[in-house]
Amino acid sequence: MPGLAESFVGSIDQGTTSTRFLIFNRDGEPVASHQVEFEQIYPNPGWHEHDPLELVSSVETCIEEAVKKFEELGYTRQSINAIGITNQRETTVVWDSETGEPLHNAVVWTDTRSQAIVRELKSRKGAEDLQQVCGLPLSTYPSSTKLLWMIQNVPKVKAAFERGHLAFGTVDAWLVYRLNGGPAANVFVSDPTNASRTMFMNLSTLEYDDRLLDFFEVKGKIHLPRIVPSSDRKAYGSISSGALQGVPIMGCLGDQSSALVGQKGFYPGLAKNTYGTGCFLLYNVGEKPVISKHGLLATVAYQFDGKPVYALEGSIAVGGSGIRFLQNNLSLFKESKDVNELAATVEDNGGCIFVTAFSGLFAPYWIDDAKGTIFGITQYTQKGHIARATLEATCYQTKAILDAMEKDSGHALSELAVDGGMSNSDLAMQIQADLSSIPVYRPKMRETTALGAAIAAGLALGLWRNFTELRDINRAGGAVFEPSVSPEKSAEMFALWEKAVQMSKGWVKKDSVAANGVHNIRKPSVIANGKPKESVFIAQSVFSDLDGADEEDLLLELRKIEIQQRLKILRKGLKP
Ligand SMILES: Nc1ncnc2c1ncn2[C@@H]1O[C@H](COP(=O)(O)OP(=O)(O)O)[C@@H](O)[C@H]1O
Ligand SMILES: O=P(O)(O)OC[C@H](O)CO
Repeated sequence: MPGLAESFVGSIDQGTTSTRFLIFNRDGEPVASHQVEFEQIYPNPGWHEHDPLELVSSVETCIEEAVKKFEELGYTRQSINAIGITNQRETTVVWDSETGEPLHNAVVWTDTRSQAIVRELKSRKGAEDLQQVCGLPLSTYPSSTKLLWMIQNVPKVKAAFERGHLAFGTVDAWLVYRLNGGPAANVFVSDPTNASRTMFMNLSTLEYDDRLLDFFEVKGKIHLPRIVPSSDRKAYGSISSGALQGVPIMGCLGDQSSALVGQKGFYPGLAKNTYGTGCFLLYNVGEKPVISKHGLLATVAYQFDGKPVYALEGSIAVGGSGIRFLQNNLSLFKESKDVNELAATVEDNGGCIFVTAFSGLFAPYWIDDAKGTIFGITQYTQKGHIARATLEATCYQTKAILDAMEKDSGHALSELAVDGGMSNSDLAMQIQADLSSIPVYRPKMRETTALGAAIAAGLALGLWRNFTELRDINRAGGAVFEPSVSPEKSAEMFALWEKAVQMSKGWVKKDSVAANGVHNIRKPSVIANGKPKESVFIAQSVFSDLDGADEEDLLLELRKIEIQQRLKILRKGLKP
């Protein structure tokens, strides 16, 4: 190994919409990088999946390409001495513990298909005690309810569960397992920042808690990754093939914790807000977890030298994905950055408020059945107003989270440090400063999520020995956005937003796709004739056999059932 000063650390950043690999030097500067986007799969309204094998291959591609660029700059791959991993959290991967093959697409953190399961779990004894132990409220967001959905609805997953072969992991565990070579090496671990998003881990002990596993009825029935510190020389194994074969993985952090580390939020009272696909505000609360009374989550910020450090978290489901919605679904512009030009064509939101509740509303509201709703549309409304209202939506929710944090912690933030793709928007950051009435600080180098994982690995490697040595990293050249409207004006705007949130509730009580995966499409007329249960039951059993079939097949099957039912009724001499 070369002298530490010539050492580099690689960082895998596996996000919701793209994967990156960055190679950092000891000054925390990215020297080479590569990024690829991968497929977003939306099989039904409210559903969101990723192909687990594509997640792995996207990482491998990024490593190969970044190393190529690194060597073109005159460096050698041998100087990359450790790798850190950071990843989208909660996204749930299941695989066969013997073969290492995935049993279903990964169910992404934004996915709301487990709504009915959540409703049922909330009625169980002990439901109200869960948050005290694991820090999260019952919702469609954590991995636990996504896993239960798969066990109940995907025959292959159910079969593996019954045979005792079901391995469950968040994306970090899956990547570490596969990058180490899968079942042959069987490196099956996760770090506490990721494990704290499953609802299976006790926040205080950093171990799985039998009460939680019992509640979800999975105790002793699934293979769970061993929880190990976020920074560790041995536990995460090493890369088994490719350009960085043999390089040890020494750091692992869920992406939001990683951004907090990358922003060097090491001391209680420091916070950051990351505007990626979603938007997540983490506030360092020190060595004891704080259970929120105002709709925030308690989570692990990092565990570096044995002692964990905790954070209060405000999670917003839709951040940059709101912009992608305008881009991909409404074709309002070609690239995300164009939202700014469009929003700048108007002076204000023209009276429009867009509650971007595409996955219900997360913190601090936790309204599962809220749906995306635009209020205040008139003949005056232009595309620019909608673009502006989309940027504002994330900023309003951030303001609501800041208020909740102030109530939980007893003191207000004096400045908000930001990062993530959407923080590239000067307009969005100015709106944020205006709505929250505090300055917004944006560092020059915005790849703070990747930097955090590099720091976790670099601390284990010895590239940096302590936080003091990290002090000067990414300090110069940031931008500050100062509030430019009066607190009274922003309070007035915020009151309108809060009203819109209340009005977005309860649009439909049940999703159009039932909890068991059956389409609730036009009901066969027999239902109106008093036999709903039978026909629905038949539909369910047919569709569970058709797991993986496309929508057209399913519609065809439903029509067949309807015809069969009508014939049955006709034969009995009843009118259909
Ligand atoms: N210049 C920009 N202005 C506004 N939004 C942007 C800009 N650049 C990227 N984004 C948004 O940032 C998001 C991607 O951010 P990123 O941090 O890469 O997310 P993730 O890690 O979740 O994949 C996208 O949803 C995109 O719409
Ligand atoms: O992909 P991001 O950056 O929006 O982060 C996703 C979060 O980890 C979900 O909790």
